[in-house]
Amino acid sequence: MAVPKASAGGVSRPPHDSGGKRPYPVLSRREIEAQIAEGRAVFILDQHVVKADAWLKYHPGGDKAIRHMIGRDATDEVNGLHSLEARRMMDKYRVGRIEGRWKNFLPPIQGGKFRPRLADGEEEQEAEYDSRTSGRKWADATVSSSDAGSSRSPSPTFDATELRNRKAGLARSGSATSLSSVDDEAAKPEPESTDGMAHLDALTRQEIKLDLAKYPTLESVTQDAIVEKYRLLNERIKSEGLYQCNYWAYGVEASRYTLLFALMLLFLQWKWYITSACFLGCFWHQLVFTAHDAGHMGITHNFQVDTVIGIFIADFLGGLSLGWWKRNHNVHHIVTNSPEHDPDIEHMPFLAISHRFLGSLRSTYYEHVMHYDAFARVMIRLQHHLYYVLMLFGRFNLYRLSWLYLLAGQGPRKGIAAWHRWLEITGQIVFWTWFGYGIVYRSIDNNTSRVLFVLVSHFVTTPVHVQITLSHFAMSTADLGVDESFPQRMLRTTMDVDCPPWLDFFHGGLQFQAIHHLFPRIPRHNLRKTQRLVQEFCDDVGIPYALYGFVDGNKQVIGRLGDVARQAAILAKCQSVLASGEHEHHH
Ligand code: HEM
Repeated sequence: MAVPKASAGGVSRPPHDSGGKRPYPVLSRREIEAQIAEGRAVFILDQHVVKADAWLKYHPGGDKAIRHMIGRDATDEVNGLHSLEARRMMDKYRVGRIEGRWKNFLPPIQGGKFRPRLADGEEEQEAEYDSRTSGRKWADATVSSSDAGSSRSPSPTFDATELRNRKAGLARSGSATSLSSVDDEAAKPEPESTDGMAHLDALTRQEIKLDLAKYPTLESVTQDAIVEKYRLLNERIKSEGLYQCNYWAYGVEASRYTLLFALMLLFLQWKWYITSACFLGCFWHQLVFTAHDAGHMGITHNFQVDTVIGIFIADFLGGLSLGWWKRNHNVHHIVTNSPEHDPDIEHMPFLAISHRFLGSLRSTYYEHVMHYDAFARVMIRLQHHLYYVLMLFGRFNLYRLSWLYLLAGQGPRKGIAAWHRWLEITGQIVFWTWFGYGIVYRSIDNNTSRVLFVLVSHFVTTPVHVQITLSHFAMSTADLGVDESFPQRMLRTTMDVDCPPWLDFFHGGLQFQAIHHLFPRIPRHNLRKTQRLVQEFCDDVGIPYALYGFVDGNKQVIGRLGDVARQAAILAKCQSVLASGEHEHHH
């Protein structure tokens, strides 16, 4: 593959030295900021400045994964998600280094504003920009529209909805230091308070305050100590051999899958259609876990080999697109539980796990506003009753998303992952031939049984959709800003499920989701052994490790959905009171 070279963009070209013989030039914070203002994809990795512009369209992890790291120290995210070869590849894109501790910027995709390079003779206006790192000034963009015009935010001109989103971002981006100013700001009369949005903002502030009280402080000393211990923990995990895959465990998995598939065929032969459908559903339920492992390079740790294994399982056997899942899941791992950015929690108009969705947020993943419209108003108020019913149809929704992804060619169009699309399309044809034509059409002799077979086989996979949502739905969706370390954010937004070892096959690794988020490439069958080490780490750094039984976890999720449903009812009441007030006023 021809690997594109890093370009120096608009700055003086630093001596390019991928062999590490000559040191890279030290780039100032101001210089890096100016490069980002010029649209460069610059992030920090191991004290080096990496400029990924030329690589964006080749990136197997998609461009959004990188965009969420622009202006930030991405060392832990990058190390967690890449093979050694990929990390070596990144050396080619180094353009400089930094000295001292890097204070993160808020990336442009998340609304961060960056000052462009100064023209000759022009003077810096520090006061205007001094605290942008916490995203504080991003929120201020809502106050000064002239500022917005010059911003490098995703959309320089914004409408009323976006204006509100950004207001909510004021609280969203609040760090320990900016929280008091957030309160001051909220005390001022705001135009949007007339539509109930002030109520939502107050909830956001409350959520942030609760998290700040429960988790270690965001001061750099504390967060740096957490990061240091997290990296030591990773070394320990490596030295204990926990990154090495236990292939025997996959032998057991493969025998289970074969048995389930054989039983499905046997009962189909005997015309026990419903029983046959149940076995097919169990087969699919179990397969998802190995597709997930492969999607994370958690089997052989080789990107191509694991991806092909994943495509065989997901597309050929399951009819789902691994590429779609990866695109979605990669972003989810980087911005976990962020209402605006994490596609895994963006299920409007059916489900909202944060009151913030009631403010019609704009999704940076889907690049559209998730309207809280009339239909959503009905659905969200009922969501805690409808949750399991909706989960029954989870797999049908995944077909839709998979086809959209493959037909629209949303995956990498260039580079090492470009050919996967064609393999996936072949996989879809093979799947619909064996399942659609071979089983449903040819092997079943009447239409009622056909419909029942399809419905039952798909409904039986419901537990996996519940299991996926269980890991995050009940956890915090508050954004504590860019000062929070990667490990703390993962542990604050993800929970694990407590279960006996003999039930591990049923949970398929999703019961160790928090551990998996900390170390995504650890093979699934080593996660239980890693749990003990992670618990020690959590005790040491004072981060609560969320662990619930399966039933309790479900109760937590239903509780959260119920809370948001209640907030939706309160909001509706606020709005109707205001509307009737306005009506009387007119009379
Ligand atoms: C110049 C910078 C970068 C290069 C050269 C690069 C390269 C690669 C390569 C070769 C892979 C394939 C898997 C592997 O071999 O590990 C990959 C996957 C991935 N990268 Fe990057 N990457 C870069 C920056 C980033 C950044 C900043 C992030 C954000 C944290 C990121 C997130 C991901 C993710 C999530 C995957 C998983 C993709 C998958 O398995 O589907 N990458 N990257």
